[in-house]
Amino acid sequence: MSFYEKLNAAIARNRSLLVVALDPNPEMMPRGDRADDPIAADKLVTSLKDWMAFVIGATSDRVCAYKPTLGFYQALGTAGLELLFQVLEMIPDSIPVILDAKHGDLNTSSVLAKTVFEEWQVDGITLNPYAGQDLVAPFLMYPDKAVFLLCRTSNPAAVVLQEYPEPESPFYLQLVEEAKAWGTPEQLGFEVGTTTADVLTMVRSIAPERTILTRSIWGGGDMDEILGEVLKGGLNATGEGLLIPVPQDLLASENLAAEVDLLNQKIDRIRDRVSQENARCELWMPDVCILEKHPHQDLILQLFDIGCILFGDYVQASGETFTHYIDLRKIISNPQVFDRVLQAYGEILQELKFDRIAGIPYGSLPTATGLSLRLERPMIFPRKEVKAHGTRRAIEGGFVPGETVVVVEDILITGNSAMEGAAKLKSAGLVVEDIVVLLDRGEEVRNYLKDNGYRAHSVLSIFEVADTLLKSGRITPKQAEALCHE
Ligand SMILES: O=C(O)c1cc(=O)[nH]c(=O)n1[C@@H]1O[C@H](COP(=O)(O)O)[C@@H](O)[C@H]1O
Repeated sequence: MSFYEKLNAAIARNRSLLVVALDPNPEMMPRGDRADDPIAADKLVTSLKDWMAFVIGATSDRVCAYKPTLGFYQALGTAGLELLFQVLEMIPDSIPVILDAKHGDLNTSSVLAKTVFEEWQVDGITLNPYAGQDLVAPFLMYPDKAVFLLCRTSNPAAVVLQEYPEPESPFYLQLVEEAKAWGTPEQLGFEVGTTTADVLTMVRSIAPERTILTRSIWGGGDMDEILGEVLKGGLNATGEGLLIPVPQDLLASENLAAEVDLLNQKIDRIRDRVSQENARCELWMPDVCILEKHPHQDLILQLFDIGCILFGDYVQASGETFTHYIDLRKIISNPQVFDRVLQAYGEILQELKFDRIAGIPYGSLPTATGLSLRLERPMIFPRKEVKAHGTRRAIEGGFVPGETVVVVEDILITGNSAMEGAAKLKSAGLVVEDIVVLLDRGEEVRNYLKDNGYRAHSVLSIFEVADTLLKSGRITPKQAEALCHE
């Protein structure tokens, strides 16, 4: 079972987004076991082990992941490493373990990946990505494991580096933007330490599909308020993708199980509320990305990440079988991407002269509706089939013959679907000259439309898509070839 599957299974089974840091930190031990107690001092490692056993026993049905911090075990010397193995043994197989190593040494990445994933059998690891993709790649060679990249920390001195060159376009967001191309959302997430939820909102806005491992959120203040802000800023569009630390001081509490239950209930309640609110307003939220330098490149990666570009054997509208399929209908289920797609169409439509927007059913009806509302222009659509009852209209919506209509379609492969729709409009006396799509198969299909009296406009060509996906490591050269030349 992959990290991602195991994590999601644990989240669902235990109804929890909570992660427990299994840190044998003598300073945080329950009072009676403290290292400064002269009786306990020489039995420190045993006491720490008992404490970790107690924490696991009290929480394994209540949390979705454990996160032992390697540094605390290393600090205890040889006995510490042995303690780590004992702690790993104690954790039930059904709960994923993220080793908090913050590993940052390029030269030892391959050997460490082998040791922690193959020998220690942990499911994920935190990495310090300052050395770039080369450091992370050896860990991503294990498709069932995950990495969390240190993105931001909450200590005040970090600001000069992490928010460089300016807080409005900080380096830590540049890191997210860059690292999204290194691995899939199932394999690569971000660790974000913050006491202000704005940071989570910004990371989430440019990484809608990634798992965010939060920390340092319990800076003080009302727990409900903190959770409200953190969940609002950090949850993804489906109300998931966020891991929350159990406050460290709770781990020394005798009532740990009850405290964690209470925290889960609070999160559950707030999560439900926030998910409903987010679902309501996200549709209208512009997807503002401060670091957006190549808008189409970013959009292409998002389209891939939400599963619009599929590989396998697929029969096309033309009857041919290709080894890929472009399923742009998924866009409507991701309001953030949908909003961005509408924006891109809108930029093209603003340059054109037309009276009405027509969508080609079914795939392009949501797009035409969104554009109609966004640009405040009336919409119509040609029916796929005319009903044998009711008005028996071939075209739905109001129009006057002689008006100019811009046709909106999702994709031009041969171009026939778009032209068939346009022909229906023309046969009702409307003028159709422009056809606007999100994606086309390049100059050939655009020229075909031109030969038939239409101007084709597209946001993206399949060649740009293939090139970007290939460069970002999302697809293989063979898959890029299939996209471009099938
Ligand atoms: O069926 C297809 O050919 C097809 C392949 C593909 O990868 N993606 C895709 O969306 N389609 C469908 O093909 C239509 C456009 O194909 P053409 O009529 O050949 O331009 C779209 O409206 C889809 O219904």
